[in-house]
Amino acid sequence: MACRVEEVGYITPTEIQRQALPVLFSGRDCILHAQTGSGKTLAYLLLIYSVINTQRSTVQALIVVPTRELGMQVAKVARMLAAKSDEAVPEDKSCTIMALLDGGTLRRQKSWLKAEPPTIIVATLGSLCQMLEKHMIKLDSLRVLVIDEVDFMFNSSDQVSLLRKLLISYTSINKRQTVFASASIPQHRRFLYDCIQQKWTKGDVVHIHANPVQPMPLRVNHRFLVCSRSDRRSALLSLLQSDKPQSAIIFVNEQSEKSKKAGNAPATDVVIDALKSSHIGSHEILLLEEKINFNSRAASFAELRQGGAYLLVATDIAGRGVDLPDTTHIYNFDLPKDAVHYLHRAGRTGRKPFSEAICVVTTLITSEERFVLQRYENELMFHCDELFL
Ligand SMILES: Nc1ncnc2c1ncn2[C@@H]1O[C@H](COP(=O)(O)OP(=O)(O)OP(=O)(O)O)[C@@H](O)[C@H]1O
Repeated sequence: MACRVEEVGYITPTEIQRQALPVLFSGRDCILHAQTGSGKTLAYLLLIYSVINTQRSTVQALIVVPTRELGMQVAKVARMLAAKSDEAVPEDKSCTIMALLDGGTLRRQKSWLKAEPPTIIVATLGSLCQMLEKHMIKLDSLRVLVIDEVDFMFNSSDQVSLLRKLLISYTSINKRQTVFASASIPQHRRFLYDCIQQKWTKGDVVHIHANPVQPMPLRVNHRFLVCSRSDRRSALLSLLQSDKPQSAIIFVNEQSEKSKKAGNAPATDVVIDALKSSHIGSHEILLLEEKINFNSRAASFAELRQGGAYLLVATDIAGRGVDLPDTTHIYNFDLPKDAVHYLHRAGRTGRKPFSEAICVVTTLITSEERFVLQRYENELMFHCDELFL
C-alpha cells in the first residue's frame, strides 16, 4: 500500500532511514539502533506500509510500545501517513489502525475486533495480551512485528515474560518480519546473539547502528549546576528566568519509599508549586507521571500537542519515545538514575532532524553527585559544562 510520506513533509531521509530502509525492504529482520529523535518510527512505518495489503481483512502489522503516550503518538503518525490522498483509487480499502493501550476501557476495541480486524495495531503489552488470551485477536497473518523501546521492555520486570511469549508464540518468525528499535541497546552484541538463540528473529537479523560513536544528538548542549537540595527549587526558577525556554520538560525522579515514609512532598508537587507561584512566562504548566489517572495523562499529553508554550513536569514516563519537537530545554531537577535514563531524557529535545537550532539540557546536582554525572559523560561520550548562576 502506498503512503503519504512526501505529502506530509518527509522529503529527505535521516541517516537511520537511509541505512535501514534498503535492509527492511529486502525482508530481513532488523535492530534499529540510532540516536533519539533520529526518525526510527518513520523507518518501521514505511516498511509496514510497503507490505500490507488493505484488501485483506487481517491484522498484518503489530507495533508494541511501552507506554500509552508513546502508543498514542505512533498511532497518530501511522494515521497521518495512511490518510487517503486526493489521488487515491476509489475502490481502495483504507488502512485501519487500532490503538490498544493501557488505560483504555477496551470495550470499543472489542466490538471493532468482532466486526472486522484492523490492518495495524499499536499496543501496550498488557492490553494486547488481554485480547490475545481472550482470542479476540489473531496474529496468524502478521507480516511485521515491531517492538519499540525494546531495551526498556526487556528491562521491565512486569513486561518481560509477556514480551518473550509474544515473540515466540502466536506467530512464526519465518512468516513475519521482526523489527526492534531503540536509542539504547546496552550490550547489543549479546542482544543480537539472544535474538537468534531464543528465536525471536531469523538467523540473518541485521543490527543497524547509526552514529555508534555519537550516541547523543550533536546539537544538544549539556550543562550542570551544583547546588544543595534545599536550593534546587530556586535554582530551577533562576534558570527558567535566564534561559527563557520556548518550551521545556522538567524531569524529576519517582519518590522513593524512604522519602514517602519521611513525610516529604514528592518532587513533582514541589516543582509544580514552585512554577505556579513564580509567574514565569505564559507557559502552560502540565504534569505527566504514572500515578495520575489515564484520563488526566491523556489530557496533559493532548494539550502538549496543541502547540502552545509549555513547562511539562514529568517522571521518566515521558522519557521514552515521546516526540514534542518544540521542546528547547530539558531540566533534570533530579539526577537520572543511570546513563540510559540520562540519554532518553536528554533526547526529548533536539528532535527536528534537519534543524541547526541548539537545544540545552541542564542537570541540577549536589557536589557529591558530580562523579556520577561524570560517569554518564564517559559512558555516553559527551561533555557537560559547569554553569554558575
Ligand atoms: N525524514 C524526515 N524528515 C524530517 N523529519 C523527520 C524525518 N523522519 C522523522 N522526522 C521527525 O523527527 C522527529 C523524531 O522522529 P521519531 O519520533 O521517529 O524519533 P525516534 O528515532 O523514534 O526517537 P526516540 O528514540 O526518542 O524514540 C519526529 O518529529 C518526526 O516527525
